[in-house]
Amino acid sequence: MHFIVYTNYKFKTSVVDGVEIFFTVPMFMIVKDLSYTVEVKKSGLVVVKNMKIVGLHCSSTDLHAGQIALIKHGSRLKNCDLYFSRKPCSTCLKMIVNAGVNRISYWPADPEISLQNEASNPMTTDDAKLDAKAVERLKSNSRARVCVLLQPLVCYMVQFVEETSTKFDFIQKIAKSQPDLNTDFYTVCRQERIKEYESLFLISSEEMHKQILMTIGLENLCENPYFSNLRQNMKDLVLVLATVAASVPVFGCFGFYNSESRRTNETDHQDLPQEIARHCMIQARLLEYRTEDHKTGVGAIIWAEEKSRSCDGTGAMCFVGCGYNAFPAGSEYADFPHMDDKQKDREIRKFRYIIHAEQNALTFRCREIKPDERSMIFVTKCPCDECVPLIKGAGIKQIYAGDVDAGKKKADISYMKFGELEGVSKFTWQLNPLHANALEFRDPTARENGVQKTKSLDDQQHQSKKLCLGHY
Ligand SMILES: O=c1ccn([C@H]2C[C@H](O)[C@@H](COP(=O)(O)OP(=O)(O)OP(=O)(O)O)O2)c(=O)[nH]1
Repeated sequence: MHFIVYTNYKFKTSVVDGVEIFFTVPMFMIVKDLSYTVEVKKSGLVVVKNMKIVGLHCSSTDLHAGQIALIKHGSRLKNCDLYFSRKPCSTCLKMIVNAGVNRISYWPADPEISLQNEASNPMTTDDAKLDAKAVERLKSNSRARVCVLLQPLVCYMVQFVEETSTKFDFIQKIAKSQPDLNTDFYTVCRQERIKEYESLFLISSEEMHKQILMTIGLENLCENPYFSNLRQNMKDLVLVLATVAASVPVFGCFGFYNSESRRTNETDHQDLPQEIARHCMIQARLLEYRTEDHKTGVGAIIWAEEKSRSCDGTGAMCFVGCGYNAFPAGSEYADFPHMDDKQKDREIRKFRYIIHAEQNALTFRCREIKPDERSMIFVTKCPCDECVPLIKGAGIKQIYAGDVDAGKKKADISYMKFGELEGVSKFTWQLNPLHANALEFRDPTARENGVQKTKSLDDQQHQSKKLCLGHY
């Protein structure tokens, strides 16, 4: 399983046996975060088969995440690895054990909720105790390994993610357009995210956390140094997640907008709510950290909106596939050149060998892209000339991306086709054009030489009460 190592200000992948922690744990956290109800803490689930993600699910009001996995995958769950954001209850566990899953891992912060007795407090009822007992029995009698998969992050991981997130295109775009900004808005966004995610994923009281661990049969993790290590590892992961999330910030009127003037009522071309678009882009950003390219990481994730809401807690949104830029599947570390286009000799450059994030997402997708559904791809970089025709040809209706490289012709890779692409809606990270137009209407000096001049943060705060750092 790939793991990022920080070396010499560049990153490379190394193989850490059987560890899916860095990517998948934050992934299910993000799925879990899709819940919009505050009363019930929903749970998220990632389904992995042959090291590829084949399902991203979220519990709904009627069904637990494990039940949804069963409905969606049935016997295809055989040999899959499942990553839950809380310990599954006996109803879910017996079904997924029966389907022949390989491993069940869970985030050790919340106790299982018995389906039989969800309305009452699961910690105190007799039914809940019976359920916990049944879970333990199912766990010990099953072939599947049921475990807490939390290992320390590699050295400098947090620091590396912080550095790359601060430099991420979206943050740079805001910083450039707001030269008068005297606060470090990225740090403010990150602090907000850390607070939000800590309250979602961590248990602040050590005593209460110990009690929960006892309830869910993890007494062995209550002793030190295991307990403090566990808490530290959980904290580090939450920090990584918050740091990545802050690089797609809720900031002023920035978001994913279609800058083309054409307005349409066709649902295929209507934009997603900003919080969902941001959410999916954060998933793509997480994928980016698995890259095999020393210099540039790219992540891509495809979702489709089904015609009607399904039983999944993700609503009508359905996971199609995901990928990151890497050398052909199965290749070893030094099989292909890693050089970039600054190297003189074109023969020793990486470009002809590396598979792009979009190409991997399309190749290893677990579901068809249906012509009657609104399908969308989220990419952390502007899709290049190799990928644009693939995206269009595959029938994807919308692209959410950054456009920093758009229109550039590099020595080995070009980004000319994205701008000219027609028939696919493009939503790029920018200041809301409507807001920009409104500003211009009120203030003709907002345009300089025909170029939109953006307002300072103070002006924006004054004019629009919408500035909402860290809040949806
Ligand atoms: O649509 C795309 C475009 C590029 N890539 C990947 C391929 C390659 O691994 C990297 C190339 O990035 P870039 O074009 O920025 O080149 P670079 O690596 O930064 O080199 P240089 O700046 O020297 O051109 O991005 C994708 O995955 N999808």
